[in-house]
Formats: sequence, C-alpha cells, structure tokens
Amino acid sequence: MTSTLTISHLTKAFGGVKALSDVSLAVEPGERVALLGHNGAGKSTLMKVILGLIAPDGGEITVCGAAPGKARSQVAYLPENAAFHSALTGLEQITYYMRLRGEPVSGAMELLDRVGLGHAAKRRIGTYSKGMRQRVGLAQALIGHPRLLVLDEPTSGLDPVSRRDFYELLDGLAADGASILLSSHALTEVEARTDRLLILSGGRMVAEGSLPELRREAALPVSMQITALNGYVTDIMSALPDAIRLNGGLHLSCTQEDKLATLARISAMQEKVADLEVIPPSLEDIYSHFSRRDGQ
Ligand SMILES: Nc1ncnc2c1ncn2[C@@H]1O[C@H](COP(=O)(O)OP(=O)(O)OP(=O)(O)O)[C@@H](O)[C@H]1O
Repeated sequence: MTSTLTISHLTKAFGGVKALSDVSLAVEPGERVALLGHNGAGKSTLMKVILGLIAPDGGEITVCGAAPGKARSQVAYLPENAAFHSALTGLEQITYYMRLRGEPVSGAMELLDRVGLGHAAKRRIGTYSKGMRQRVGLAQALIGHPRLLVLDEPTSGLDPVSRRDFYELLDGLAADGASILLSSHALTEVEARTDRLLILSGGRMVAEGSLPELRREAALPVSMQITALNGYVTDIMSALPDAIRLNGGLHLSCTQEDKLATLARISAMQEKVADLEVIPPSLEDIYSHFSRRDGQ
C-alpha cells in the first residue's frame, strides 16, 4: 500500500526558533491520525509544509506521491477559523468554491446535505451558528473527493452533538479511503475517534502510536481506589502500607509491573473490601509524560 503522506527527517526553523526538528511520519489511506502538541509545538508549521505553503529547510516529504503543493487538488485543508463572506448563502459559497476547483456545481446541494446543512443551504452564512460555519468549511474541504484532509482543530468551539456528527462524517470518509490528519487539544475526543496519535513537543515528534501503545511505552503508575467495609480500614492499610486515606476511601498507586500482584493482595482481603476501582493513567497524564520528557 502506498502511503498518502510520507515525511522523513523534516526540519524547519524561523530565525533561531526550531519549529520542526527531524520529524518523520507516514499516514496510510483510510487512516485517521491526530496531531497533538502544546501551543508552539509545531503543528501548524507541519501542516503548512504538507500543504506546500512553506518550504522545509531539510528532509523529504511526499503528498499523494508528489511534492507538497503539486498534489493540491487531492489535498483539502480546513483552517481552525474558516472565514466566509457573511452575505453569501451556504449554497452560493460552495458553488463558488466548486467553480474555482473546476468541479461541476450540480453536486453542491448534495455536498451540503452530506454535512447536514441542506435545510439551511439558502440562508446567508451571516445567520449561521459556529457549528454550521464549521460544516460549510468541511463541505468546502470535501469538494473534489480529496485523498488527504488536513484539519486544524476542526472541532474547537463545537457542541458535543456537532462533534459527534463531525467525527461520524470523518469516519465515513476514512472508510472510503481518505486519510485524515487533524490537530487538536481535545485529548479525550481524539483518543476515541482516531486510529493513531502523534505528539509533537518543541518541534520534535516525541511519541507516536495508538493509545494502548503509548500507555504501555509511558508505563505510568495505575491508581486504585479502595472502599473498605465498616471497621476494616486499618486492616487494609496494614496489609497495603502504601495506601493513603483519600476522599473517604483508600488510594493506592502502583507500577504497571506490580499491578497484578497488588490486585491479588486486595482480592485476598475481599471480605473486608466493599468496592475497588482501578483507574488507568488518563490521556492527559500520558500526554504530559511525553511532553515533559522533551524538557517542556
Ligand atoms: N512565520 C513565523 N515566523 C517566526 N516564527 C514562527 C513562524 N511560524 C511559527 N513560528 C514559531 O514556530 C514555533 C511553532 O509554531 P506553530 O504555529 O507551528 O505551533 P502550533 O503547534 O501550531 O501552536 P498552536 O497550538 O498555538 O497553534 C513557535 O515557536 C512559533 O512562534
């Protein structure tokens, strides 16, 4: 299978600021990849290089088998705050973009239906909500069946239902073979809705993989919340010397290696335990772990 996007050893500096250092990655057809990173990590710079808007200082990049910019007709971009002319209707806006891209405008209404805007197609964009404007942006990005969609924080400012609808649309595009690269600060959301996470920190790719892979690599401690049956707190604390009293229960943190042995010790006291909750490290914990590792 030929990758839709391949990047190897990419570097880009602005004056003394290294925006990208030795970044390598590949995105396959049908893959949904999330690009995470703190403010200034290099996400927008990477997207601009992919789109051919700025040239890298070093390294190699191929987009749909061509140099960035050469494959523009196969690449769609949705900026974080897509701006539209408020006096145009949704239908006029999409028709206009279709003409610019040399696409038959007869498909404009179908495209608006696809992003859930059919009912408002003939209303001025100035009367649209933020979520509706974001859908216009997505409809515009879908013109011409792009093979790669580059989306800059596409769901920021959207309500939960609009976010879910948005990701369902992306799922359909990915199922049809499109590759999706989206940046986000909404960690929990991308954990559930993408295939792979990339974490940039200070211009370097500090982690890459599915959440279970990153979780394993980070090997962060697991938390356990134990609720003792009446009168047994002291017994449990003497059997588990690392446990502390917290929020009316007992809290224990142990390494991934010790997890099963600790669970076995708790289970041996089951007549004294009312409840046990095992809390794995959150995506925020994993994200901070990798970002910190790079000195952030
Ligand atoms: N045109 C430019 N001139 C000078 N410095 C720049 C330029 N573009 C980006 N930078 C710097 O490069 C670094 C990476 O910026 P970039 O915009 O790629 O980060 P980002 O991860 O997209 O951040 P955010 O989440 O805030 O959008 C930052 O230190 C930024 O100040």
